[in-house]
Amino acid sequence: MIEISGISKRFGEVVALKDVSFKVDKGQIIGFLGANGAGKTTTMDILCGCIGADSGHVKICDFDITENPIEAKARIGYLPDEPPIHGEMTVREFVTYVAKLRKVPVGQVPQRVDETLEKLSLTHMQSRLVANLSKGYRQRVGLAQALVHNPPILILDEPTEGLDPNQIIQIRELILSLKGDHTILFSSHILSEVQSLCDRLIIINDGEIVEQGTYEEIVKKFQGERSYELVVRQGASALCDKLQGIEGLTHVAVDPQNQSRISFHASGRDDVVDDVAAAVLEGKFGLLEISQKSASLEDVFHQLTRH
Ligand SMILES: Nc1ncnc2c1ncn2[C@@H]1O[C@H](COP(=O)(O)OP(=O)(O)OP(=O)(O)O)[C@@H](O)[C@H]1O
Repeated sequence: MIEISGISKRFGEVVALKDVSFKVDKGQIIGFLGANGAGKTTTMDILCGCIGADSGHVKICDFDITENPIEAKARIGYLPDEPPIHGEMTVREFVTYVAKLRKVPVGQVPQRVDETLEKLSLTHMQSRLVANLSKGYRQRVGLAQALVHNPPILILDEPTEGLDPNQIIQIRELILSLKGDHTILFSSHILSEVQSLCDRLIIINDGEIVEQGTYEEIVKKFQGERSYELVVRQGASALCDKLQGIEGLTHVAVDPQNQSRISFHASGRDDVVDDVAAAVLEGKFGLLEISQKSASLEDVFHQLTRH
């Protein structure tokens, strides 16, 4: 549905994107993750044909965005970070206006507008001036203008940014309800949001794609070196010295906050933890707990974007 290959973009001295490539398959929700200034908005603007790339290609449903812009753009609904809404119109007037701009056949406009307002729970607000709406409802109107021509692809730039917790939940539920009928690429820096909504994640840092895959694939990749915690009844520092000698263990240390807790990393062979357990039993340190800590998306994001 979406294919980006080798996209680069500079703004004067600033290199915003470097050789960005990715694909999005039909019906998926893709989370586009990156810190402030990573290049998310620039990528989305290029995808939607709002700005041109310096090099590379974008294909939307097999239409090249520069060679066939009308065909490609007709298949996209875009909610930019600042929704292009007209405050002096009522909700209905504005959505009708966008439907006409988006070339919905004239006879079908009222019905399409009704359906879109209904889908976004805006029907009861249709006579209100857009300027008088709360931020959450304005965001719904932004989504309505992206959806009214029923595009197969939705590009949403930080759709929950600036909303209160209830509004965030409502917008997330809305996005989930659109899945299946639409392929959705949305950007965010709220990791839990991306984790709960998305089929796949694409992580961008400093204008480069640094990771992509399912949440499980990405987190697993970063667990090459497993990290563990061990709690004993007594003698943690003596045990710590003993563990330093076991091959394959690194970062062995007593937790300064809890003198009975030891943390360590293990790499290589799977059974290295058996040696740890044997050392604890042999020295009668009193094993209370041993557990593997799983990497979270936060850990992965931090590792990929920390500089
Ligand atoms: N029109 C522009 N002129 C100059 N620099 C720009 C322009 N647009 C973007 N940039 C720069 O390009 C880089 C990428 O910006 P972009 O807005 O794509 O990041 P982003 O990931 O969307 O960030 P945020 O999460 O803060 O919105 C940044 O360094 C930004 O300052």
